[in-house]
Amino acid sequence: MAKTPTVFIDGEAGTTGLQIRERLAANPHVALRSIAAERRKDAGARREMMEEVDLVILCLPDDAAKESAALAASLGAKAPKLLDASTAHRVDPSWVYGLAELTPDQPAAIAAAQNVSNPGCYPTGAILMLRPLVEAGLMAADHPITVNAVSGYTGGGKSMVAAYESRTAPDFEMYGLGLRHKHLPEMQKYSLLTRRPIFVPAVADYAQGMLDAIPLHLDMLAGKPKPADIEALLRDRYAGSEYVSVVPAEAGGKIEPQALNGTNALEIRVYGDEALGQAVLVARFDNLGKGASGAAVQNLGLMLGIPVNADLPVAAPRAAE
Ligand SMILES: NC(=O)C1=CN([C@@H]2O[C@H](COP(=O)(O)OP(=O)(O)OC[C@H]3O[C@@H](n4cnc5c(N)ncnc54)[C@H](OP(=O)(O)O)[C@@H]3O)[C@@H](O)[C@H]2O)C=CC1
Ligand SMILES: CC(=O)N[C@@H](CCC(=O)OP(=O)(O)O)C(=O)O
Repeated sequence: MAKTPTVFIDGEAGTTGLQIRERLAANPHVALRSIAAERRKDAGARREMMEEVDLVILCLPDDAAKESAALAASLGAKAPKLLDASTAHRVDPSWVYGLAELTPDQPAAIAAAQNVSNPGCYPTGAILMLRPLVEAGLMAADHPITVNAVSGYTGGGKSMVAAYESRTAPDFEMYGLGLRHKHLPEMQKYSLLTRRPIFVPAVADYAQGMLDAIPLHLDMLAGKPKPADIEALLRDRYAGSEYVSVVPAEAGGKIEPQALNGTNALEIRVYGDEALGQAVLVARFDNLGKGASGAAVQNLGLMLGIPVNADLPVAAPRAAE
């Protein structure tokens, strides 16, 4: 019988690491390895662990992720596969971008890669909406794009969670208004845009759930498409996808961010008014699901060639008392 692959989550006590652990704990196709809590930041202990396992998931701040990648590289042929949840390697051409729905060939590229970079939460939704329009020639690569977004506070990791839970953070806040948010390079690169988008994120007083919204003036797109044409194009692109779906926009023009929490699903809607020639594309997903830990587990399944459940395990129903 083939050996069960072993995995070490470097940063397993953090927001993303904990949710990956929860998703993998009951998976019989993978064996999780840990370092004693007091040694978890010790480079020697991490290097030893890297030598033993088949794959390491980095759930660390960028600098620590770069340090771990260097430790792995120092092992040469004994280096494990790496899956990095941080921003450190997302536009590095020697790493494969871990967005399996990016192109039909991306799952095979992820499966074959030594090093995979897990996408940022906000770029995940934006890229999945924009790239098919650029690839189809509907949107010019230099089209001026704005991405408006809102995230639950878990998106900011342990320090933001602590600030919200101790009631010292505002109920709602826009940020990134310096126009240099760390997600812009990957958003632009993998959407195939030559003009840098404007990105306006916000964070609010709820734990999890994300919306990315992209307004469009349809007369500025090739062939002046109707909202229904864009919806049809995106629906065709993601037909058969396990996690990404295009669903009809609700009448009333409202959407809340938390409905997909705990899952690895991402829904795209096209809100629009044909007579006005305007539309807003909206992606809804869990920032800790398809935006982080769910996507990481989906990638791990591809990299190790094993079945995974990328959703959080649902609590077993309680037996009748
Ligand atoms: N939260 C989210 O929605 C998303 C986060 N990410 C990315 O994932 C990575 C982790 O983020 P997140 O889980 O939110 O962050 P957290 O702050 O919640 O967790 C980071 C973890 O890394 C540990 N750590 C810090 N430095 C070191 C080190 N030198 N060696 C070993 N462990 C270390 C921390 O330990 P300690 O307990 O001592 O603080 C903590 O447990 C980041 O790069 C983040 O940008 C990606 C997508 C989404
Ligand atoms: C609410 C909040 O602060 N969110 C984080 C992004 C979370 C995330 O996806 O970070 P990664 O780049 O590591 O993937 C931010 O805007 O910096």
